[in-house]
Amino acid sequence: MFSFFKKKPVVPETPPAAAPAPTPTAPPAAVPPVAAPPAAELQPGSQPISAPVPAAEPLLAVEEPAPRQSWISRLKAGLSKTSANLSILFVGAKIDDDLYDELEAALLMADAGVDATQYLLDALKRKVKEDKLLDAAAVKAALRTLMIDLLTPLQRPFELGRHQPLVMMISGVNGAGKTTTIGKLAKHMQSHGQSVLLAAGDTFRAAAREQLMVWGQRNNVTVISQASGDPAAVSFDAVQSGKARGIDVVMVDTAGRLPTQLHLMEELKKVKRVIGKGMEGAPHETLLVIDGNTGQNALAQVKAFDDALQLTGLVITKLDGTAKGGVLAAIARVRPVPVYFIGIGEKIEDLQPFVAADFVEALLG
Ligand SMILES: Nc1nc2c(ncn2[C@@H]2O[C@H](COP(=O)(O)OP(=O)(O)OP(=O)(O)O)[C@@H](O)[C@H]2O)c(=O)[nH]1
Repeated sequence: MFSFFKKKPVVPETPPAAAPAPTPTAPPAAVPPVAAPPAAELQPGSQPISAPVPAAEPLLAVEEPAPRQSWISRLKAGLSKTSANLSILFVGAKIDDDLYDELEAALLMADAGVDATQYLLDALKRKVKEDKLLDAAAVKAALRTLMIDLLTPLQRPFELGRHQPLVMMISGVNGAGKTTTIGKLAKHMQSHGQSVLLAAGDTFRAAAREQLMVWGQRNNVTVISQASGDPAAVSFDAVQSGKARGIDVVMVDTAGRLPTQLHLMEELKKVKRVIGKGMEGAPHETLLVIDGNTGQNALAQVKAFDDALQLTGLVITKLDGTAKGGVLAAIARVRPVPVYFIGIGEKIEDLQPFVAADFVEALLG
């Protein structure tokens, strides 16, 4: 069921003739780095220059088919705490102030935040009055419609083939799931016929770089990496290399950071600027990966990273844990950055495009 929206292939902005495509047996011609030590490129089957291949944990578990029903039922399982709290309210309930009070508490508990909770309550009360709704099932149905209307503007298909390469920069706080998400996206994109190149821009945590390199090696994805140094330079190299080889998608991983670490947020801005020097208009997608368990703090992260980077999209991971899911309503109200994908686990099929109606179905039960 995983699908990307594909544009007609575009003419490469830089002809691939600038550097010949590498053969699987020989290391590729290095693209000269700018103001940085040369990048190490890991080709499938080759060894990284900077570090021995460790017995790193795989980024992803083995792929299995993901029929739509299976995905929805697992999403429901992930959000079952919230759906249990919300749906019980409507069982044999009278439509009165008590119901609205309980609904308010349940929405707040679900991380929807004050603004979205108030908005939904006001809209629901209006609807109940206008349509003269008398029974709880009809009120629940009205709430479902309001929530779908609220979340639908966040739903946006991820469009491939707009640029060659399509350059994506991926940011987020530590452990949000950036590297895992990149691995999943790379596999999905490959299955849609896209060639993918990764930039190991997390130069801070050596294990992250090695994990990405090992994963790239196993999955036929080129990884541009440096043993030490400037994440902006690695990203620049990756964009140059992607252009020269006629790659379809370049994904730039970045080190996790908190929005309060201002110098690290400045570094992120620099990475973005330098990517733009490597290719005009890039990055074409600036994504923030959010751990769905972080509750209302997720909203603070969206605001801070959006202020710094002008985000084009979000990926919400770990909606399979203790996540309550309501934070999407808060995002929709306060900072409506599109949610391209949501994640409910570590396997490749556990990352899927965000579909508002499915999400609300899981949330409301
Ligand atoms: N349950 C669950 N675990 C996930 C999901 N996505 C990622 N993880 C796990 O979260 C942990 C952190 O993921 P990473 O991809 O390493 O996170 P990161 O943001 O790259 O981390 P840093 O590089 O340290 O900032 C790993 O154990 C992943 O397997 C998800 O959707 N559900």
